[in-house]
Amino acid sequence: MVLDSSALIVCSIVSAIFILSLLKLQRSSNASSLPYPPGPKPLPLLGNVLHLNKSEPWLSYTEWSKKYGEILYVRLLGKDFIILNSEKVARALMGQRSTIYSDRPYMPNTKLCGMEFNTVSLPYGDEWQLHRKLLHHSMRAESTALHYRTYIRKTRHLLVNLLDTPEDFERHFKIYVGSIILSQTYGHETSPVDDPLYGAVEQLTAMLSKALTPVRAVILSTFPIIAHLPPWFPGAGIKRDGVACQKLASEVLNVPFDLVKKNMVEGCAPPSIVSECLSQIDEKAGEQERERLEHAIKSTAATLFLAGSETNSAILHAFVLAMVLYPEVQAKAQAEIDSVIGPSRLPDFKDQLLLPYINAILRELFRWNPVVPLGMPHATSSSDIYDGYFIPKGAYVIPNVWAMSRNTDKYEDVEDFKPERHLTLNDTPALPPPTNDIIFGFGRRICPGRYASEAFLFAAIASILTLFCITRAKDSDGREIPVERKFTSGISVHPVPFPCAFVCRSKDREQFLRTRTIS
Ligand code: HEM
Repeated sequence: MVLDSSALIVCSIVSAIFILSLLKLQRSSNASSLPYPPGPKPLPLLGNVLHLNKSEPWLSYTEWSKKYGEILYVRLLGKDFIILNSEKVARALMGQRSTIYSDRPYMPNTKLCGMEFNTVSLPYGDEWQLHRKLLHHSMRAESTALHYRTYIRKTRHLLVNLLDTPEDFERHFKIYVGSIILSQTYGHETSPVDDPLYGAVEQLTAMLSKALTPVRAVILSTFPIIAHLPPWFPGAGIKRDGVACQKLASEVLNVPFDLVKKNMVEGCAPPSIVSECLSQIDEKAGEQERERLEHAIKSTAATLFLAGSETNSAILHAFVLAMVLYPEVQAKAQAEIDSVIGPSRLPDFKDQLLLPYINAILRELFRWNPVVPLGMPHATSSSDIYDGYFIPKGAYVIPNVWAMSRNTDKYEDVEDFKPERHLTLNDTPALPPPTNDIIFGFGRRICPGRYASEAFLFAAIASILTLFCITRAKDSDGREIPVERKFTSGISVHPVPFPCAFVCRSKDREQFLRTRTIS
């Protein structure tokens, strides 16, 4: 009986909201009478939802760009979406007009999941600016260079793990990236294997990739009642996931931060981003100001792990796939390494400039299968006019990085993995530097983790190719197991698991690793 009456109330409210949203369906006000950018004709109420490839929307946008051009207007469940299909337009709007294009769309699922603290979702304003100031200080190129020794040390652990249990390579990549970020952010040095903090972060990241999608944001904006349903209510999956995330989010936000504070009081805190930022708070700061700064430090720190772990381990996973599928690229890379490193040591950052082909492999990994194919959505904080088109205030602005990486005017044979395309004729790197790559986003919201990623991805790729040949795995009859280029879908994408073998190339290098570099 209780269930029946609550179901009735919910149904009535949902219907009322549905009708209200129907009435609100006309496009956002456009006093300029200029046209919106072109795009497929939206259906009443649903907009273009039915036209869209739901699991890989970047494919639909790329297909539509062939008909409608570099900038598209799409309507999804009453929301305005502006899709930017070329790097030129993305840089012109998100870069050159960044005062208008640096907001984030309001996504009610962020709050539902207890994630309002995180830098990525903050609206363009004072709090976000404070986060960026802290991030700039700790993640800029010069600060990243101070962590090179840590990156090399962690890379050597990665190599040992790959020698010992090569079949777990995906797990080893996650641990490699996770342990670097935890060490840099909190000075947390325990092995992430079975570490409760690492476990909580990993679980939260996995849950958020399902719970924080723009599609869920649109559903929740259209039917806000879902956030007020009891978690047990049939069909309240979004609410249930939100409640589960909240608990973990609070743990990830508070536990490691409180530990650093405690260690600082006891005088035993290892150097870290958090301890450095905390020690720089002015002693004369009032209680309220101190609280505000501490909250910002705690929030940016928790964001670093959540924002940086999936993307980087997915790139290393894609690297292994590319090496299996393109043995000739691997052979060329190893010839370069052998000529620079010699027979019995492992690479270091001092070798980086001498290894242009390895750097080009990293660049091609960014392009070949962009790990965040639609970047992160920006939002307009006021309306704008571009190229004669009206861009409404509050629109989602989506950089279609996938389409940019498939630009046939810039790249030949776009589906092939060809590092050479990023080198000039004399094998010097083609400009601009990888940290300016479109996969790191645009304008004021550009990824602050780009210098760290570029450095520790280079260290991992160069070291793996120095010690191992990555080949197809064999079945029990000795036949090679075929491998396909297949990726998952989601906000960030990674290869669908595949088997492969890591064959040690040099006993001398293995000995160097086991005896001289791991302590
Ligand atoms: C190859 C690896 C990475 C990729 C592809 C990547 C990609 C991105 C993208 C596309 C954005 C959104 C940019 C925009 O809005 O235009 C972003 C934002 C962000 N990334 Fe990364 N990222 C990577 C690694 C990292 C790492 C290692 C960290 C930190 C340790 C990090 C921290 C952040 C943060 C804090 C933001 C939010 C910036 C803001 O909203 O102002 N990322 N990243």
